Amino acid sequence: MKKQEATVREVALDTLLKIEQQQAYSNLLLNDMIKSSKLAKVDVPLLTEIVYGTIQRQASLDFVLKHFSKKPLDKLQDWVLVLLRLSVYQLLHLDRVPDHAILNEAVTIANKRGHKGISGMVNGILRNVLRQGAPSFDSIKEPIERLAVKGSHPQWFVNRLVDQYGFDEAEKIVFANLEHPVSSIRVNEFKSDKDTIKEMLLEEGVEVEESPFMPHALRVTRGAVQHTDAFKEGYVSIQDEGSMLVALALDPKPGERILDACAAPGGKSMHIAELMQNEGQLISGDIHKHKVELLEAQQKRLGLSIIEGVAQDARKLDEASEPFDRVLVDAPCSGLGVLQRKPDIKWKKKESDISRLQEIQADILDAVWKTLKPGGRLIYSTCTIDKNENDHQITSFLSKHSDASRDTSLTAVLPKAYHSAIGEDGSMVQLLPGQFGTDGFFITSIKKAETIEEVAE
Ligand SMILES: C[S@@+](CC[C@H](N)C(=O)[O-])C[C@H]1O[C@@H](n2cnc3c(N)ncnc32)[C@H](O)[C@@H]1O
Repeated sequence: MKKQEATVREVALDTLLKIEQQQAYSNLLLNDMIKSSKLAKVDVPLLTEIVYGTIQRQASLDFVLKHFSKKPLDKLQDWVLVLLRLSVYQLLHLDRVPDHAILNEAVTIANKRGHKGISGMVNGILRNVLRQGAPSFDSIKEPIERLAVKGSHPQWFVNRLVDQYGFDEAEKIVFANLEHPVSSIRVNEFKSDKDTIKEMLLEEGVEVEESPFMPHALRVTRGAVQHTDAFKEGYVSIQDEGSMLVALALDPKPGERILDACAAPGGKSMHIAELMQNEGQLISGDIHKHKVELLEAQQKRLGLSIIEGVAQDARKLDEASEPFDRVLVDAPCSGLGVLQRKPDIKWKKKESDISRLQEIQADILDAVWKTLKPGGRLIYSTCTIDKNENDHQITSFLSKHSDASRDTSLTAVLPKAYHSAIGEDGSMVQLLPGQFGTDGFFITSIKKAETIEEVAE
């Protein structure tokens, strides 16, 4: 038992180091490490908790470590700093592991990888954290800086949140981002009904409950869906409930011709095709060819056939010979709404990335607009909460296109539970982390004028 736990922490240490050094995505790297380390299945939840928790709380853990370390943190070797972070994370935020086990194993790892001096220092710092507890964040006098450190977010991002949402809302968002994400699945109603699918999952050891908000979703309370036959045979897909709202906002109908301009890996395309009852035509484009290939595997798994994956740059689209009834732009964005699920994003993204992405989003919107038929609807969505990529992007788009106007019908197509998140004019939704158990998502609907007279109005 003890040996296994030591292994978990060593794998956690190596995973965290690789994420930092290779700038790799935490979810992909963690999966690789689980496979290559041959950890026992029972250890995977603890490994996942330590890796994600340590990344999530990095700034507040460093605040604690700075208080107790005689050396400045940037003078420590990378592996020593990461070992200290993951150990302090466990001491302060995990109840299920005894303190002495955390301390002993940190010292054992330090001994194995370093020398007596290092293990002595690790021992000393961790013992002091245990004895004295974390120092108070109140020593940071400036409120935004205190929020950034206590809530463990980069200062530039907290500054933006406070500017855009005010201090109180920013505080709620920051602390909501530290919560564990809800694990939701979308039932494939094209294939079966929810109750039957629930039974199928239960028989395979996966426990689920109804989502309080999203009629098409179930929430997983126990078990791993991706290993079940129900998943492999296409009865369910793993998808955030905020992401499910996007296809509902598009409101696709069987028989229509639809463009999903930024489609890979394909969660929303699959949902759209299910809602179309696999009748009509769905062109799912993405700039990356290797990502487009992922769409075909998903389509096959779900028993769908109307999706045509196309490798194309949406910025280069021109008037279509056969224009689309509806277009979805699920734009490349900063991802600052999905920090519960992917905490490494907050440390990897830079503020300058936002303006670069804004330009790409604007170019995509301008180009796809030409492919939409008069009277058609465009849905623009992102998984960020930054207003420059969302509301401001749309205001700028509308100012450039006289035949574009806000489509105010979202209340008619979205489930009632979300109506409080729809803006006053009924054309925009901003979901914030912590409100509905979803990622942070932005969705807006834009209508193309039917006639020249309508444009002039
Ligand atoms: C937010 S993701 C889309 C997620 C997808 N809609 C889903 O539900 O699975 C944005 C996608 O846009 C793609 N992308 C980025 N720039 C693009 C461009 N200029 N044209 C088309 N796709 C682009 C990225 O490769 C990425 O797959």
